Amino acid sequence: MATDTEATPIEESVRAALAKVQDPEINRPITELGMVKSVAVDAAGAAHVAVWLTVSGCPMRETITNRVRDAVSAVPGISSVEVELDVMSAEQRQELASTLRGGQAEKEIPFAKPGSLTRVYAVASGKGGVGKSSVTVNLAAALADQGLKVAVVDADIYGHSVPRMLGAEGRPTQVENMIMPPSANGVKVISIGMFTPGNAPVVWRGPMLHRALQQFLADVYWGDLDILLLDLPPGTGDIAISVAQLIPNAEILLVTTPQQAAAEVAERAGTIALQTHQTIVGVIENMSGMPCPHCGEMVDVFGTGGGQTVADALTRATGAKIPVLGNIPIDVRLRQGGDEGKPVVLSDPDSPAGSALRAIANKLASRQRGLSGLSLGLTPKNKF
Ligand SMILES: Nc1ncnc2c1ncn2[C@@H]1O[C@H](COP(=O)(O)OP(=O)(O)OP(=O)(O)O)[C@@H](O)[C@H]1O
Repeated sequence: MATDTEATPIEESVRAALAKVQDPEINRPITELGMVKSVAVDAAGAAHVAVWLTVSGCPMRETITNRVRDAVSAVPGISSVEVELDVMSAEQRQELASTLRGGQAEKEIPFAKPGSLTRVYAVASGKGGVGKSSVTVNLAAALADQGLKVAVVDADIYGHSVPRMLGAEGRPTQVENMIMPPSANGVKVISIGMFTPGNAPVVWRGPMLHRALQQFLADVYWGDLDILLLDLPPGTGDIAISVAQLIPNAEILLVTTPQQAAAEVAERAGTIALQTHQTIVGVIENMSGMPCPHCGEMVDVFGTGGGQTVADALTRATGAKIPVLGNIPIDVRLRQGGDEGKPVVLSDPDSPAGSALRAIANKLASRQRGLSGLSLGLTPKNKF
């Protein structure tokens, strides 16, 4: 088998072709990740390429094999391609993990570093069932659809529903102590549900939740992200405080329904940002009426004005203008999309809920990330 030093011109061409093959999970060329074990081409043009997989049960083995075969067979002069798979040693995996971390020390949360260009939005609600997870997933899918690099951390440890709603049913792969998140509809996602057997309930308490969140943020290989969305559990619990500690520059998106009772609870959830010095980006009102199936007129199932009430109250409390970013109507297609793992912003973008969610995503996408967005942890500041 030829090594780098004695590579023939055609073997060099094969290596050049392999430099364009991306690992499906890490999204970097396999040559950069030390995954090419050997390349040999015989006189008849038969290529033999050996590839190191990160783990033996790698769920991406077929995809990697196909990508390698396609890339190499396109090289002029190659008549056939044989791909052999091998598995990295613990040492190689450590080396890879360190390459991915860019030589950084372990346990660093990249989004918390000064100068991080990733916008982090923590999606919060006062109470459960107001559609916080549905909103998170749809905003993520709409932002990814615009070409942004987006990920979701399902920090709703008790009601983790994000992977199903996104259609990301795969399990994460582990490379040493780095976790590769599955992705679906262009969105990377990690959830506690991926680490618990079956549908087992999670009965963790505060400190364990904090550690789980820290791990999700530090040990998962996210790559470069434009936007990270965190789906928080409802209410003003430990996780909201953990988020503020772990990523001080995370900004809050508050989801509520038009119902006044829900609005009061949402307002309480919002005022926690005052204590943690986080920016509230705005309020999203969900379940804002439903078109009557007979006459098409809007029926205000949950009353009206809850979103505006919360926004006004938080504007008064913070002294900064907190806008209502959008009103999303009740829409069967949104619920169906969640059940089927196909967010409505993609499956039915022009539906009333789909277009309302896309409009909110557009507002988020057009926000500029500047130094003003970075928390100094001094005073509450709110701007949109
Ligand atoms: N605008 C909407 N139209 C129709 N159904 C909706 C809408 N928003 C949410 N739903 C449905 O309401 C239910 C609750 O939504 P979701 O799980 O997103 O709420 P949540 O606030 O994240 O709840 P929790 O925090 O308790 O997990 C889901 O079945 C979802 O499909």
